Amino acid sequence: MKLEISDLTVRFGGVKPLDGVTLTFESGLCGLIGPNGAGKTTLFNVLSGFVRPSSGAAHVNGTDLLALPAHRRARWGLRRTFQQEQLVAELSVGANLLLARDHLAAGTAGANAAELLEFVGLAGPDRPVGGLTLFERRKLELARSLAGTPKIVLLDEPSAGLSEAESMELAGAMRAVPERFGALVVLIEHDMGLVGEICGTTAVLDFGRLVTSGPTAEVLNDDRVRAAYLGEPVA
Ligand SMILES: Nc1ncnc2c1ncn2[C@@H]1O[C@H](COP(=O)(O)OP(=O)(O)OP(=O)(O)O)[C@@H](O)[C@H]1O
Repeated sequence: MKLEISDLTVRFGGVKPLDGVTLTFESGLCGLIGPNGAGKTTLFNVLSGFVRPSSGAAHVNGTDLLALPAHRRARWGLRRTFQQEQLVAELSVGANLLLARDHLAAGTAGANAAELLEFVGLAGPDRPVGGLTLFERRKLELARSLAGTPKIVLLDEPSAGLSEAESMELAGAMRAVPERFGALVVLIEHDMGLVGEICGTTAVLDFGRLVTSGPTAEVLNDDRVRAAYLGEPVA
C-alpha cells in the first residue's frame, strides 16, 4: 500500500495550514511529526474528507482518494482516529465495535470483534465504555480503526496522556497492524522516542511545509528537524 500526496495546499482565509506538500508514505508504520500547528491533523482531515484542499492530490496504489466522497473513503478502507474520543460511553465495548462495522456498511469482511479485541489486548466485550480507563479506551479506538478491511489507518496521537509502559504496549499493537491487516499506518506522535522505536519511515511538517522525510533514524538526526522543534528558523 503506497500513499502518494502531491502538491497539497489548504487555505483557511489567509492561513495555509498545508502549503504545497508532496510526500509518499511507502508501507508499514510511518511517523508524521512536527511542532504544534504544523499541519499534521489538517493532512489527516484532507485525507479523510473533512477538509477540502484548494489544490493537490492523494493517490493510493493508483486510486484517486480525494475524488471519493468521504463516506466512500471509509468503505474503501480509509480509517482514522481523532484527538478527541469518538466512543459512545453508554454502550459496551462490543457495541462500540459493531457501530464501527455498521458505518462501513459493505458487509462484514475482516476480523470479527473478538479477534480485534484480542489484537489490541482488551478483555470484556460486555463492559460499558464509561467504566474503561484511558488506556483501555485508546485500545478500543485502535480496534475500531481496524474494523472491516482497512487499507490506510491514520492515528492521531493515540498515546497522548498514557504512561510510558502503556504507550509501549499500544505501540506493540500499532507496529503489528501492517503485517496482520495489510494496511499502511500513519501515526502522528509527539514522543520522538516512540517514533524512533516503531516507525520505519517518518515525515516532518513545519508551518504547513514538508521539512524532510525518510528512514526514521536519519530524519530524527536531521539538523532541520531539530531546528523545527527548537523553534529556530529552518535553513
Ligand atoms: N478550521 C480552521 N480554520 C482556521 N485555521 C485552522 C483550522 N484548522 C486548523 N487551522 C490552523 O492550521 C494550522 C495547522 O493546524 P493542525 O491542527 O493541522 O496542526 P497540527 O500539526 O495537527 O498541530 P497539533 O500537534 O497541535 O495537533 C494551525 O495554525 C491551526 O490554527
